[in-house]
Amino acid sequence: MTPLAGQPILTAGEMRATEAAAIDRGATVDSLMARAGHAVAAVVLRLASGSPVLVLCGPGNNGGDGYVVAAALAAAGLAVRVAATGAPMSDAAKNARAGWTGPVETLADVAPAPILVDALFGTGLSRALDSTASAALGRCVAAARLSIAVDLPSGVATDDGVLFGMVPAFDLTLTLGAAKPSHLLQPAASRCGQVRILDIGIAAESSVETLARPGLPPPGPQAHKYSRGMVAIVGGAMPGAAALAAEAALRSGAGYVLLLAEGGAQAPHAIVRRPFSPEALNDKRIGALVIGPGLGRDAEAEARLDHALGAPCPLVIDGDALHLLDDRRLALVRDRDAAVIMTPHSGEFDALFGAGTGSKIDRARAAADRAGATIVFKGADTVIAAPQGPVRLAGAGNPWLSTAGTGDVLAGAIGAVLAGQPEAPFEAACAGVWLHAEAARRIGAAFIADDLARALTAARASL
Ligand SMILES: NC(=O)C1=CN([C@@H]2O[C@H](COP(=O)(O)OP(=O)(O)OC[C@H]3O[C@@H](n4cnc5c(N)ncnc54)[C@H](OP(=O)(O)O)[C@@H]3O)[C@@H](O)[C@H]2O)[C@@H](O)CC1
Ligand SMILES: [K+]
Repeated sequence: MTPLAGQPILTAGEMRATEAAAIDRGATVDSLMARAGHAVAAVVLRLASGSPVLVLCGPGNNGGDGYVVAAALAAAGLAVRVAATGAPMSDAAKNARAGWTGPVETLADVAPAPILVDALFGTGLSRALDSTASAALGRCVAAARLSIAVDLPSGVATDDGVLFGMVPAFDLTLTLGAAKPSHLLQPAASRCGQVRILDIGIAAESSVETLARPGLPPPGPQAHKYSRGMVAIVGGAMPGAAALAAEAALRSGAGYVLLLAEGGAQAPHAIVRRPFSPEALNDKRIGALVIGPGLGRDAEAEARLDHALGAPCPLVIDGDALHLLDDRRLALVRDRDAAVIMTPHSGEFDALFGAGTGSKIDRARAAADRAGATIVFKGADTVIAAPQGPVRLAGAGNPWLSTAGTGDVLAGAIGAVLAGQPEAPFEAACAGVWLHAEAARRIGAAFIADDLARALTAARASL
């Protein structure tokens, strides 16, 4: 069982292509299904601790996996029952069904069991479950002590996080061969519970991966404050937000943080504060400039943004600065020599790039291509995309992050990493997102943005 971090994410079509390639190399659907079913059964056997198991089987190969699971668990001595939507449709599922010698119940009034294995539908689901299957699944999941989905919870689309209808929340999803987008994209991800990848002997590869722990080294023996990266934060109408970004940058490992803002709080004292001046942006030691947190949207904010867009250093554009990015300024972003990272939440994203089509992954990719910038499309399922490049999915964020100022903290964290590696903005964005999530994980619950900024010290120290 492999956890999700740092693993490739494949769509249903990509899984089918990978399966076809494995078959070209000599595998069969039956052999892949046997491997998948036995891998699932091994986990279920361990977790069931002898409790009775109910396996729900659908008409396709997900159902086929279910019959293999049931037969393997019965052979291992567990009390297993099977209920199905009807007869299996695919050849491999028919063969797997033939390997199950027990009775097959109908779904309509199936009695629940302490352990529920959902093998109704996987990557082949194309529409909502019918009411009988949906009701049976909901009832059996609710009554189970432990509910396990094979590949995907039945009722979620594979590629875009969409729910076709009511889908119960599972405790565990055992995905076969590779993670799928809906294991990380909302709302589907919220139905998966823990997600673990089972090896079925296929080589899954993708430019879309789950976010991994970054490889940020500690400062070397020759390090000094400028070599670690100097971050300048451009403040504006709301100095507290820029101060949060500045503190976050400092605690994420920046060697020097310059807050170009008027007024606001004075701590931490390690932040250097000066009133904004356009000349300050020409300091060649600045490794990254962060603009947007607390900038405001007035004429002065627009002027500061234009100065920032004209500055020679890499940029993190967040908050109010995103709001001020009209077509002319987006063209300036695209034409910049130095890197740009943009961090929109969904409202800012829609305003900038339109509602668009496709999954959050597709939309982030298209936006990155259009802006010529790394896009951090924030939310409960943050997606990071580089222009014509890779994509990383951060997975479920800590819901307590839904409080004012946490976005400012993220912008500062990303700025800190970018200042240390201005030639690798995508990796910097990924590392900033990871640090932010790790800080939230460490403090757990009921925190405010100031606590989150402080917790970045421990998150950074953990690397
Ligand atoms: N990739 C791999 O390497 C491996 C994949 N494996 C497994 O295969 C799974 C994918 O199998 P799959 O393609 O047969 O799809 P699956 O999800 O079982 O369902 C399709 C069937 O359901 C039907 N159907 C669709 N929606 C429906 C609805 N709402 N209500 C009713 N019917 C509906 C649809 O027919 P349709 O009516 O759409 O023509 C079709 O008959 C995958 O998730 C994994 O578990 C492993 O076995 C081995 C290695
Ligand atoms: K399933």
